Amino acid sequence: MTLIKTLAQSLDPLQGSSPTLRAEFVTWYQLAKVPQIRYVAFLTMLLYLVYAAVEYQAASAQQGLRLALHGVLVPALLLGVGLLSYRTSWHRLMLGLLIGAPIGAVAVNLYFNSRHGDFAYYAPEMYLNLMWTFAVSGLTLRQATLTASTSAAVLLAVTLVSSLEPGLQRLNLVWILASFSFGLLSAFLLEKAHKTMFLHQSQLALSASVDGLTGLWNRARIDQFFSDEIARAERYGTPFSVILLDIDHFKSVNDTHGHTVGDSVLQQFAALLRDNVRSVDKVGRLGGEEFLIVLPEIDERQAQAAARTLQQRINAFAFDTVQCKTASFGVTQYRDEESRHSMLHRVDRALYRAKENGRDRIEVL
Ligand SMILES: Nc1nc2c(ncn2[C@@H]2O[C@H](COP(=O)(O)OP(=O)(O)OP(=O)(O)O)[C@@H](O)[C@H]2O)c(=O)[nH]1
Repeated sequence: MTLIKTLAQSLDPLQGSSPTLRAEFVTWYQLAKVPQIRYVAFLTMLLYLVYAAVEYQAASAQQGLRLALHGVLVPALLLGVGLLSYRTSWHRLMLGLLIGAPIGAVAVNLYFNSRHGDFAYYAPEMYLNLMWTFAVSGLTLRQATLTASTSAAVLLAVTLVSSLEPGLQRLNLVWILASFSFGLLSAFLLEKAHKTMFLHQSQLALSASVDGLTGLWNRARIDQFFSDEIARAERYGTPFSVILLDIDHFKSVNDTHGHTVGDSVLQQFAALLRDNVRSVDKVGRLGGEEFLIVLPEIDERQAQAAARTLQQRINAFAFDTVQCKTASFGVTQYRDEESRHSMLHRVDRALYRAKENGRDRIEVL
């Protein structure tokens, strides 16, 4: 079972990750691919114009049609793909074109060349098409596999039923197999590398946002949540509140039992907070034994009730070694157009008042 899991993970680094992370990867990957799609489309367009010019001098049959295709239609399609990449709302259309165009190119190539003696001259364009689709087009592995498999199936079907001489037919099959398998391998390795990179990047982003001792959000991240909530309240006029709390006489825990016990009390305290708030509430450690909770869409009366629930849970909890611990709470609600600094200052005063008035109590300001 572990072997299968390891194998699956070595094939897909995101195997076993949460659906949210996988969905985030899909969005991130599609967006990261847009510049590649744009510049590859423009470069391929230029190469097709060169190709059309060379072909115009070299080829004899159906010159007008070939020129219209390679010198006008294909470059125009590629220009379209490149231009559509500039607007997010056009990306679906861009992908649709990019997925369909290579199949169309193979079909047209076969239409012109499969019944003629010059098949061998024009077949390389189709092998290159398969490699291009997989390795450089900017399509994801899944999209490229869909496109290249369809192209390869059309190519195989037509060349198998066509009247190519046996040697040319076998050579064609080998080149289809080679270009498809090398293309598939390169697209697979590229996507795997991107998944690994994405995973490392999200792990780094997470560790830069989390407090190492308690696993709660760190100061920088909780400040960010706080600012986001202010922006939301300003935009939609919804209320929100914050609770600032501090463990009472925490210094005595360290002084009496040492830092290790102090750390363990902080961890248990953090877990108590995390387990007794709503899933939308954000709990952060500001430093030492001070914690800030951001409570979206809640006024100060509801926030006070939330603080009371936390107070009851803390008072009823038996901490390792020290058994009982209490905390003091400051609660406040956002007021129109105030800054984070002024709200934080007010809730800090509320907490100070709770300490001044004897601790193990809640003050609202
Ligand atoms: N074990 C441990 N102690 C910490 C940590 N961070 C800060 N402290 C300690 O927390 C204590 C905070 O003490 P004070 O600020 O005097 O507050 P207090 O003793 O809780 O008193 P009041 O807040 O007034 O009730 C200090 O002894 C710090 O050394 C930590 O990460 N781990």
